[in-house]
Amino acid sequence: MIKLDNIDVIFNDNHNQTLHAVNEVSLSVNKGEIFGIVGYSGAGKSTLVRVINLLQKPNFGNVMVDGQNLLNLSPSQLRQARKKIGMIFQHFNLMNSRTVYGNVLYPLRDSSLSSHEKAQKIAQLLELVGLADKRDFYPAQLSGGQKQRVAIARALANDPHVLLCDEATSALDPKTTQSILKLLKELNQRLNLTIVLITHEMQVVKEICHRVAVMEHGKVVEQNDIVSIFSHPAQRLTQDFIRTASNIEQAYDAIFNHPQLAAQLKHQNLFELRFAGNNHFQPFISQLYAKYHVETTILYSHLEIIQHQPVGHLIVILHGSDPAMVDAESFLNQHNIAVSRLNALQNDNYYSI
Ligand SMILES: Nc1ncnc2c1ncn2[C@@H]1O[C@H](COP(=O)(O)OP(=O)(O)OP(=O)(O)O)[C@@H](O)[C@H]1O
Repeated sequence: MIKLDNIDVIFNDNHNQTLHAVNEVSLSVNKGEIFGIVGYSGAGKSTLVRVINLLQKPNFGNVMVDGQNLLNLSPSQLRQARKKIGMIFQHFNLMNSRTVYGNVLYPLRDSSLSSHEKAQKIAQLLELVGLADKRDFYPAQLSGGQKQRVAIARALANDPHVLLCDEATSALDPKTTQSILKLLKELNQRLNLTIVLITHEMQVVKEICHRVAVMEHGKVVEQNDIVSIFSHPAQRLTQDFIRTASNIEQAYDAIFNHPQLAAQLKHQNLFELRFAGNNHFQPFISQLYAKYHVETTILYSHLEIIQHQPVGHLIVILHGSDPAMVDAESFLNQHNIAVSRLNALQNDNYYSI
C-alpha cells in the first residue's frame, strides 16, 4: 500500500549547516494496517510522514502509494493522488470562520458531486464521527476531541485509502485520547482504512497499532509487529519507550528509590524477563530450580493483553552458581523468553545490558 524506499530528507539551516532529518529510511505499510512511527521530539517523524503525501519532497528515495510512484506524477496527477491520502494534525487545523459543515465541505469544493449529494455525504461523515448534532457549530464552540472528530470527517471527505495522523492525540486529555483512538480503530475496520500514525507516546501505539517503527536521529532503529516490540525489544531506545507505556517504569522507580532495597540489589543477579503468546503458561520459574537449582525472587510481575495476545513482564533476582546462571539464561531464551540482565544503580539509574 505504502512503500518508502531509502528516503533521505536534508535541510539546510540558517548557518548553511545540513541536517539529515530523515536518513535512509525504508518501510512498507500493508493495506488495512495501522502503522505507528514512534520517536522523541526531533527524531524526524513529522518529516517522514509528510513525505508520504509529498508535502515534503525527499532529496533521495522513492515514494510508492497505492501502486503509484508519487515522484513521477504530474502536478494534477499528484493533486488527485493526494485526495486519497487524508491527514489530521495535533492542532486540528480547522477553519475557524466556517462551521463544522463548512469545514467538512471544503475538501469537496472541486468534487463532481451535486450540492444534494455533498450534503448527504457530509451528514454521513458527521454521523460516522459522532457529530451529527454539531453541524452548525463553529470550531470555537467545540472541545478538543470534537475538533479532532471534525478534522477526521474532513480528512475522510474524498474517501481516502490512507489516513496520516501527525500527533493526532497529543493535544488531548487521556480520556479524549482513548475515544479518538477508538474511533480510528473503528474507521480502520469499517472502511479498511490504512492508517499511519506518528506519536511520541508508546501508550498510543500499544492501543491501536499493528506494527511500529521506532525512529531516532532520522533513522528507523527498529520495526516489528506490536507484540514482538513489547515482548522482545531489541534496541535500548525501544526498551525505554516500552517502559514509559507500562507499569514497569513505576516498579523500577519503587524498587530503586528504596534505599535499603536498592543497596541490597547492587550485588544481586537482577533480570528483566519478557514473553508473549499463549504458550507461556508453563511453570518456567520452577523449572529453573528443578533443572539448574536456580532460585527466583520475583520483585515485580505483570501480564497485559496486547492485540489479543498476553504479554508478560517480570523483574526477578536469580540465585545460583555462575554456570547454572548461564544455563538458566539459555533455557529461558530457548523458550522465547527475552532476558535482560540489569545493572542496578549505575549513576543512580538502572540500565539493561
Ligand atoms: N523545514 C525545516 N527546515 C529545517 N529544519 C527542519 C525543517 N523541518 C524539520 N526540521 C528539523 O528536522 C528535524 C526533524 O524534525 P521533525 O519535525 O520531523 O521531528 P519529529 O520527530 O516530528 O519531532 P516533533 O515531534 O517535535 O515534531 C528536527 O531537527 C527539525 O528541527
